[in-house]
Amino acid sequence: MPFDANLFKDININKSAVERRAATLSGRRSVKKQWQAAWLLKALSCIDLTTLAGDDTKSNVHRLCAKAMSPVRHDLLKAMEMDNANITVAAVCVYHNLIADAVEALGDSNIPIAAVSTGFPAGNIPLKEKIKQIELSVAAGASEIDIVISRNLVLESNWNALYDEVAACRKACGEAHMKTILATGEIPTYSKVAKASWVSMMAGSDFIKTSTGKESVNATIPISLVMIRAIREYHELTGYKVGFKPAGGISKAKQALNWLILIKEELGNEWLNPELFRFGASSLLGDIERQLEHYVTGRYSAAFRHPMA
Ligand SMILES: O=C[C@H](O)COP(=O)(O)O
Repeated sequence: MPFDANLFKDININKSAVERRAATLSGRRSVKKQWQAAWLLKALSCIDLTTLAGDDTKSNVHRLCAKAMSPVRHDLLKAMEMDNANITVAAVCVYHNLIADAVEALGDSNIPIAAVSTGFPAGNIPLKEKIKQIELSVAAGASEIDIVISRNLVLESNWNALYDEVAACRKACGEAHMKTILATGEIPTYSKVAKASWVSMMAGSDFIKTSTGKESVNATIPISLVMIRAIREYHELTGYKVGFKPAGGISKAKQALNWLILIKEELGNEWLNPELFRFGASSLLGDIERQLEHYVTGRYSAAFRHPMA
């Protein structure tokens, strides 16, 4: 939609109300036994299985992709009568240079490849180069592009320029889905997070995403609540459903359940699927598999028995 500052300029977020609501959310539902196993499988199907390390190689991306295609041990799935459910993660997320390796490893699995782009993680490169990076990643086989916004535009409340930047990235993505990373750990107030969410949605983001995983504070429940309320209001106003991706520091099954509760309470079941909800996570899958093993066998195994790849 066209830029319209009137839709968000008066937003003021009540910090203590957000934090109170966030603190009580996880207590609103108690998810145990087979329901917990089902929720964990749901969480798993929403993971963007990620590796964004300086020492990424072809072989670790190949192992990651093998895990993406077969995320839970067959004996565990069989015990849960889910062995024919074709459960996979939602996507594999890598740096541009590893896209070709992921394309090769994922073959005809239909698992999308997400590439981080636009000068990830800091985003401090000229717009022209950001556009080029997106185009190269799409040409290399990424069907999802995770862009980072220029935080200075948010800090300076330069909303028009932020809109133009995100809209230009949206155009460069073409058919590829675009997830816009706000890097909320570098945005000082909830109100600015809400405004940046609005501008990113107006400019055509398919998803808004909390963090790169590289900021000192990454995904939190209060920040997620602020972004999710913006998604809800944007949907009420326009009828358009924008997805949400918390990312960074989500490594435990229990945390994943809290985010699913948040989505269910605030956006409803419609958002609880990979079309509209993703976890950006490099090590969450291992803990989910470990909890599923506990559900099936009654025993906890050591974390090293569930390597990411
Ligand atoms: O977008 C995904 C994040 O970079 C992953 O962060 P993580 O390694 O803390 O799970």
